Amino acid sequence: MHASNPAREHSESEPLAQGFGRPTPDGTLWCEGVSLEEIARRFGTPTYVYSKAMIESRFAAYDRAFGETPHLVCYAVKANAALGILETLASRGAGFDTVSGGEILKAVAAGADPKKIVFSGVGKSRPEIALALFAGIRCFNIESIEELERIEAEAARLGRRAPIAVRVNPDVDPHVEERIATGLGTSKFGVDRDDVLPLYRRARELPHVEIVGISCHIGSQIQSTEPYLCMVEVLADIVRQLHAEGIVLKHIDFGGGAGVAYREGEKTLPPGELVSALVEKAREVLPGEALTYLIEPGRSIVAEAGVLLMRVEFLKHARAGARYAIVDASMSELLRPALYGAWHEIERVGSAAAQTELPISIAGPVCESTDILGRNRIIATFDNDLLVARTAGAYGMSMASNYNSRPLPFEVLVSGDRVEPLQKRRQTPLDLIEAQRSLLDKSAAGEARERAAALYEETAAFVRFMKESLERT
Ligand SMILES: Cc1ncc(COP(=O)(O)O)c(C=O)c1O
Ligand SMILES: N[C@@H](CCCC[NH3+])C(=O)O
Repeated sequence: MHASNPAREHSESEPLAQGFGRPTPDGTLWCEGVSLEEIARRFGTPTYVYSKAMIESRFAAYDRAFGETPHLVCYAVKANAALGILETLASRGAGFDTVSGGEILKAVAAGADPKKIVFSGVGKSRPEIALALFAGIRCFNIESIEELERIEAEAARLGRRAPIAVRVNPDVDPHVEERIATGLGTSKFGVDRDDVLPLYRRARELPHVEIVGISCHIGSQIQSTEPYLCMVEVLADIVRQLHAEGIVLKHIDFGGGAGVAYREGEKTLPPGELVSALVEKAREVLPGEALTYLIEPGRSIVAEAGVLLMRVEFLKHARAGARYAIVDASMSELLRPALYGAWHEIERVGSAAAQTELPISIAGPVCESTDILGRNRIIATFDNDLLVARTAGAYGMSMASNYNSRPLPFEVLVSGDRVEPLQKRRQTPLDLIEAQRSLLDKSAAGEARERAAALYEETAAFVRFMKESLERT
């Protein structure tokens, strides 16, 4: 019998939706009904751990907030594309915002209704357009006149009609880190608001295109409703002009972007607050328009539902008192700190450690000076400790890479006291070799690869033996 999470018995009203919560008094950190130490024991590190109940409750919060208003919540697959997560959302009726053929295929494979898939992105390739047409998706969010002409040509070739919405660039400042703003006038995304009407007029002339909506997405990690309200005004202005020209739309897509709290006390934009503000504003500025409302949240559904579990290899000291905890995760597993200087709360997992006032930086093994997951944190930690980086469910695994030939981290989805591995097995360096050259090739060059495979297997067997010996003592 495993120990169970005592916090569960204490909050029966919403027992599992809290996902991770704070550690229990003995220092154990739980994901729903499973301790993170147990996950590390069973699956090793680095591992992303997700709470299914929290993902479901975040999706439900969006869905519920629309009430009786016709709507579709299209989860932005780019935030976290694990099939197990897409399946969870598809089974609850979610739609999907996709940005590549790969994401469309994954959504379909997860059981999504193609009529609930929208396809955004500034560079849709011809094969991706063909795939979307064969799948029968709900809508292409068109980002340029060049793309419109390309879609018309592909649809004509395939004898289909492509449903389209124009993604408007409203030139609205979302007041976020500039690298994740997408609706500023100079940005590569969307169609300049002055070019939108001519584009719709052109679309109306095209025989293989059907105008179904209008869309927008102004950025990510947005913390207030104010930029969204400016965006709705720009969209409403366009919808009214289209209506006057006899172009009547079926839907309006507000995009995603709601922010979450990465640090305690940081401002967030809860789903209910965002949806109420959008619906109220859209009704006010577009009275009488019978539009279905679409929204494309990514981060706000999965970020807080995930942590990255990692282990400290050892501590290292540098000049002037600089201290590092070198961990077995890095910018290859969690890129956000290196890419945006983003903050993730990092905590020690396990029984309470001694107090400390000494700052320590959590650093990965990758050969980049920016490979620091957290700078100068106050964490009492030592060799072999388990640590978590919180709020890592969004743009964590989905932006992970094999940089420095590091295998991708593992992922598990926790539901109550069950743990579902999201990959068939953890990636190994042999998988990286196999992706480029066969390990079974018997040619002269193949011998070197065979030696590498044997070397890896010998080491893996030794590591297993050491682990088992340690567990026995
Ligand atoms: C078109 C589009 N929709 C939705 C999203 C999801 O954004 P977020 O994860 O901030 O909700 C993005 C990413 O920023 C996007 O580019
Ligand atoms: N990947 C970014 C956000 C960009 C969203 C995609 N347009 C992040 O981690 O915050």
